[in-house]
Amino acid sequence: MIEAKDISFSYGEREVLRGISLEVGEGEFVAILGPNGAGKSTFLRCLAGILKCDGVFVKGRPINDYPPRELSKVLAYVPQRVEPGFLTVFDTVLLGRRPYMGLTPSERDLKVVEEALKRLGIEELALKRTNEISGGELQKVSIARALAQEPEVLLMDEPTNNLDLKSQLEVMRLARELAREGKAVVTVMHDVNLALRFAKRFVFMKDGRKIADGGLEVLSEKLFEEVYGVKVEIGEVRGVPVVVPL
Ligand SMILES: Nc1ncnc2c1ncn2[C@@H]1O[C@H](COP(=O)(O)OP(=O)(O)OP(=O)(O)O)[C@@H](O)[C@H]1O
Repeated sequence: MIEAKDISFSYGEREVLRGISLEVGEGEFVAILGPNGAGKSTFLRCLAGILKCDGVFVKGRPINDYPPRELSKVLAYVPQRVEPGFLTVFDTVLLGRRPYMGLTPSERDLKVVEEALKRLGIEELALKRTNEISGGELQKVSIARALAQEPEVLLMDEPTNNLDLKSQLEVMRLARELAREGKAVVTVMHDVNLALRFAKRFVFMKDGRKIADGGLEVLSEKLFEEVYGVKVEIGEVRGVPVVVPL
């Protein structure tokens, strides 16, 4: 569904991605993990086509060949931070329908927006302005807007940031459900344990490189020490691995 073939990226002179390849298929839920500054967000922005680099393909076609409107129907990106504005929550989510809309929204556009609000549990906020809601609520609005695009590829940068424990679980369950429905879901995560519980595949990055990529079998105390420079113990609770920094 989405593929990066040996991509590199520099901000000016500074190379922050060094030859990363990744292929994410339909129905996969991938978490990208790694320390601050590893290049995770940069990589995600390259996958989203926001940062231009050669070697990213969406459904087999170079991302840079897609007209923006067409790309928005296939791929949605949820940034780490969104700025609140004067639009209502409903209208903000409706912006996700822009690639499909003429001058006015159709019945279907409105229905998709309602459905997205419902999936994020924020229907009752619909008429509030986004500068009148909490940071966590705004995060959910941003995810709902991405869902309204009805994308096949969903890229989310730290989607559980700002969220309380219950909302974190809801968002991760939703991400898992979306993958089960066939979307390719890629999230950058800091919360390793949350990632281990919900994602199915883990990509560890450090210094702009991919260090490991695979299912739970790639996890080891050695890997965490190599990637994060921290000694950890990996235990298990209810069959789910739990990483405890020592
Ligand atoms: N717009 C920019 N201009 C110049 N350098 C940047 C820019 N954005 C990020 N960088 C640098 O690129 C490197 C990778 O940053 P990136 O945000 O991709 O890392 P990250 O793994 O997502 O980090 P974090 O976990 O802290 O969000 C960092 O050293 C950062 O300082």
